[in-house]
Amino acid sequence: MDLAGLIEEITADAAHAVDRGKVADYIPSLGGVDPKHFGIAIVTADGTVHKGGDADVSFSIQSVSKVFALTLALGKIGETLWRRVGVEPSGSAFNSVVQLEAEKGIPRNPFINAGAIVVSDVVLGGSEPREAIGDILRFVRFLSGDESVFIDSEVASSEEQTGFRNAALANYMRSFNNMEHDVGGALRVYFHQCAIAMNCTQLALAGRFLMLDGRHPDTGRAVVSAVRARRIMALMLTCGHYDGSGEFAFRVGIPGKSGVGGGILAIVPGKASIAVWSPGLNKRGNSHLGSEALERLAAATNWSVFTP
Ligand SMILES: NC(=O)CC[C@H](N)C(=O)O
Repeated sequence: MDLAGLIEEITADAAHAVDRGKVADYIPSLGGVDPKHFGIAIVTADGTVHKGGDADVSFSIQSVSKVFALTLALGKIGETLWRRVGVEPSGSAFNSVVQLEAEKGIPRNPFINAGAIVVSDVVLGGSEPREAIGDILRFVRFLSGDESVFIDSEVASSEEQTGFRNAALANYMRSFNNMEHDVGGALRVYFHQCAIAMNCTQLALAGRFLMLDGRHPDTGRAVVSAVRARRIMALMLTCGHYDGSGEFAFRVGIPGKSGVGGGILAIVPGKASIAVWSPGLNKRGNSHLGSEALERLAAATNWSVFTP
């Protein structure tokens, strides 16, 4: 298969796309990102990296970070996490508050904001926010093998100043006793993990452990057990694109996690870890051109979790 040629075609077509979606501007410092960007990086199981477009331009990974934070939280408290967060698709917007009342402060899944804030509370544990933020950053650097991954503090403080809805979710869950530590501290952890800046190459490298059944490609040692890696990907497939998860599974057929910065991390088990980035979003807050690129890539390569 000519992956390089395919990437070239997809990148060239993305450059001419007229409908690019809308850049998220509810976090003020994301609003100024140029919608013309498009990047893609694919790491195959043999470790080869294929890149196209702006694959080496950093962007705010936002909710893609929820995959890494979930992995860390499961490492900390194991399966007991599922007493506090569900594993069902929400069918609602990523920042929705409605289900929390009827469902007694237990968020549907760890990839909507409410669920990710519970995960942040777990990662925070009894420590200082600064230490928990450092743990997440170190983990992502370890997974990507790249020490230059950083947290964009301007994005973090921009969201900290405007993230009233996330603060509401956190405080509402606190009222149901589903936040165990300082709410302000957990939110600080959440906003900083969302503000991690990476490029497509680094992000695709960071996803390798999922492609490899939980093993770190450099050491062969388990980052997580195979069962856990599979479960994380099951959640990506069913919940990774919020109320657009069904459509993404239908059109693309591989587990993916999106973020409002326009990034998507998608994993083809045993075959590839893929990162795409284009800042314009569709109605559900998922990268418009990024989703299209993955649909095209999956069709052309026959990559799908349903391929026998
Ligand atoms: N979907 C997203 O990427 C949302 C993350 C963003 N930091 C928020 O909480 O609103």
